Amino acid sequence: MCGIVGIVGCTPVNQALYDALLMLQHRGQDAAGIVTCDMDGHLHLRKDNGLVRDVFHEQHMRNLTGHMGIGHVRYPTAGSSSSAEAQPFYVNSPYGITLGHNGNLTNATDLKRELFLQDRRHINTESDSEILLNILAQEMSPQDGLYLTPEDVFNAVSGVHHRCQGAYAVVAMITGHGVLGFRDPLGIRPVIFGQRETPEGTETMVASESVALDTLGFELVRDLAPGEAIYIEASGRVHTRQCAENPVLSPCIFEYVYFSRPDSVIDDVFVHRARMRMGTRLGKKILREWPDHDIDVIIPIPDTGRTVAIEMAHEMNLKYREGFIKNRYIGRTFIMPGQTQRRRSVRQKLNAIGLEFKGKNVMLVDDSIVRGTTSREIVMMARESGAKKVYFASAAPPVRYPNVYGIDMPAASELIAHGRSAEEVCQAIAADRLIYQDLEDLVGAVRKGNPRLEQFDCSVFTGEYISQVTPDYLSHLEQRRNDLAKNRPERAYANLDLFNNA
Ligand SMILES: O=P(O)(O)OC[C@H]1O[C@H](OP(=O)(O)OP(=O)(O)O)[C@H](O)[C@@H]1O
Ligand SMILES: NC(=O)CC[C@H](N)C(=O)O
Ligand SMILES: [Mg+2]
Repeated sequence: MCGIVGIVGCTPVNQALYDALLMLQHRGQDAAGIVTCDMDGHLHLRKDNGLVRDVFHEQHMRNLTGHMGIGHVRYPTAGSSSSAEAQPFYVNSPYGITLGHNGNLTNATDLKRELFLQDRRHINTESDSEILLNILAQEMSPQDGLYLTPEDVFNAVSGVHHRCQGAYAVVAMITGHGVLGFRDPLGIRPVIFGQRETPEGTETMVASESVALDTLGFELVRDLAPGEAIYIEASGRVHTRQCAENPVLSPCIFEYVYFSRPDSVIDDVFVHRARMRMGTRLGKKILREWPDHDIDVIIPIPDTGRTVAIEMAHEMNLKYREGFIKNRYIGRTFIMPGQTQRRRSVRQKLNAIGLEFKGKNVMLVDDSIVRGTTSREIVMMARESGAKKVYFASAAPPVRYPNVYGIDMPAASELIAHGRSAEEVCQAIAADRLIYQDLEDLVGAVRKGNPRLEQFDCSVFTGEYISQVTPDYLSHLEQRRNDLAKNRPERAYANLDLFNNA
């Protein structure tokens, strides 16, 4: 997942963009970038691999001048982790457009060919986001005259909707003109916008999650609808328009399970409350299917598993104890790029408090089991700490199919539940019993927050993709992005970009 933000302000926006990216850090830890546009129509870019706090030093911040800009935190799902693929990307013509993308295009190969053969555009990296930017630029090209109207911008977004498939939540800046945000016609990835009043006037922010607005004093206006675009002119004037023909809101359910921060509200559902309901439903299921259980204590797997575990313990009338302490200086393990790094990191990140385990039957609770990296290690740690029985519960159903919409789960073979029954996964993680949430309950737990949500992208659980995804694409993805492929030395792409402040 990646995090995106765009601001049109009345005063310099560098600090606000930085602060917003810090609030979105949980969506991508590999690279970060900001581009701003100053009064003279000059762009200033700083991007690199690393966390927000490491990428931007004081001198970079000083160079990021201007009242409007966009920012990005990256978790790659296409191409490589090379710094040349850090975002925002830039294209010179027309106007000078920069772009940050959250999601993944499923027809990137065809689009790349089309861009070359038909549009005579060169793509220099393996990133699908560079393709998306060039499609947007191409769709913006035929406008007559120098003056760009909101209508022109929205027509270009409609053009993008016609050509691109997959997931794309986007912020883009059109040099000297304004900031654009849009969401794909299925609304798979979240985008919200909000405003704040300042003595100098009204400022507008577009971002992946509401948490970025809250902490910066912006009032949430609303989510973008699927297919909708928002265009904020440099003067601050805001325009919105539906640019898709048949939009159907189908948000990714994994945002609610794991990705988003609990203090965000996405498509009118409080993520925290959705996770609480997941815990209640999971608790009910265990009581239903295992009424004579012998669980002594519920222990969460920090961080994301906590909310679920608290409510589950409450529902089951059991003790809740923090048995694993998380090292606050280690980031999220699931979104790390390689398996070796992920495995090592679980042990560095979580340490058991022995007395919470000794002689007890413990129920460990997590939001999800994906590759099984966390659960395998954690079950082992619980046993090493003296637990009698180690049970495991997951707030999400078995993850069995690749994700093609912006979560880096490209290879079915790397998913611990792929081709395995729950019983077999239980053996693979060496637990004494494993309980998964039912999909119906997961969907119900989220939908309760907003009954107008008619469908979700649940493809990682069902293998049913909500947009057209060919078997060829799936096998291409698996070959290109499995862990082994990612370990091969990366091609060093040249950064054919704006001057990047070093
Ligand atoms: O089965 P796996 O492949 O290990 O993936 C699932 C685990 O990864 C995530 O935790 P992560 O450490 O990324 O972040 P968190 O601190 O937000 O829980 C998630 O919360 C699970 O604990
Ligand atoms: N996780 C994402 O949203 C990734 C965005 C884009 N596909 C990239 O790889 O950079
Ligand atoms: Mg976790």
